[in-house]
Amino acid sequence: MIRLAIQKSGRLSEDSLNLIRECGISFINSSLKLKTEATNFPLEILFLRDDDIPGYVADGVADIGIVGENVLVEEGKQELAIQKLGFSKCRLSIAVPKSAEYRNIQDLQDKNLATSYPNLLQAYLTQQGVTANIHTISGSVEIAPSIGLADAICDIVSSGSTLISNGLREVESVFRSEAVLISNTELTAEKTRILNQLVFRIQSVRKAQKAKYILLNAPNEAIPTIKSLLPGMKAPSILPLAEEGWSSVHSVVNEDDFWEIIEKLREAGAQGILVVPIEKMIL
Ligand SMILES: Nc1ncnc2c1ncn2[C@@H]1O[C@H](COP(=O)(O)OP(=O)(O)OP(=O)(O)O)[C@@H](O)[C@H]1O
Ligand SMILES: O=P(O)(O)OC[C@H]1O[C@H](OP(=O)(O)OP(=O)(O)O)[C@H](O)[C@@H]1O
Ligand SMILES: [Mg+2]
Repeated sequence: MIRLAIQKSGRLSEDSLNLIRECGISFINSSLKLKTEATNFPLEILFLRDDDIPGYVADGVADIGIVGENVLVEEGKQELAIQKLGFSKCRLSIAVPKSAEYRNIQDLQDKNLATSYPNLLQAYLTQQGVTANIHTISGSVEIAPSIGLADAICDIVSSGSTLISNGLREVESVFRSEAVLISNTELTAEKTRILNQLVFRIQSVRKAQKAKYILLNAPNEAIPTIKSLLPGMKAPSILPLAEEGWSSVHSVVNEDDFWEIIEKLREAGAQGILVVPIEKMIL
């Protein structure tokens, strides 16, 4: 049995649980229970505060965990990371009151900055050659300038709406983060085997999330052009349609290239294009 630590309640929780479920792992989840066992995979799940997860995994209290890279690097435990997970994407940014004059990072020299990430912020300031006073607070950082606690803040930004609601303006991006799977570095052979199984499933789910299954109809003379636009996993499937001179083409496209490819397909003569999600993808 392998022990996975995930955030009990917060920005990582729902996507972490969904990922485990998409890997075909079932468990009973009650908000009051801080520990649960999967029913069809050798996995135990611990529900913890996210800040505690890197430490628990480093000490072996948990074998693996899911945490934001911002917390992992802040705690100096980046060597535990084994796989990016693509959710909880955010950035750690410096923001100043929107009316404050700000030209460049030198304007922060000797200023007071409030943050929950003193190490990441200090590393950034040092790299930029700026000395400032860092005040570490554990939450509601965006309030600090308006109550006279700091001249600027350094905190997590995603949509930017929290900054706007608090009269702040983003001026420097310090660190980019997403959720990451971490692992203790001294797992037993048996636990390593279970972890590899889990990572294989996670990678299949992640590949499928980016990929779309595409079906379309096209006149036969357009097939060579369409084939070159849709390489597929190996090659597209081309099946004759019930109508003379027409074929149906099935393939896989990457979400990132999706719109560009669709336009080119239409130009080439494709019609009745259907795009459907893929649940799992094993290459
Ligand atoms: N607005 C956001 N959008 C996307 N990801 C975010 C956002 N805010 C935070 N995150 C990511 O999710 C992680 C957890 O954020 P959350 O705000 O839930 O933490 P927390 O308040 O410290 O929770 P805990 O109670 O577990 O200590 C952050 O470390 C960051 O990686
Ligand atoms: O740019 P935005 O989309 O507004 O997101 C940024 C906010 O999200 C996080 O807080 P969260 O809402 O998770 O609450 P918390 O402070 O209680 O952790 C983070 O600490 C910011 O305050
Ligand atoms: Mg926390």
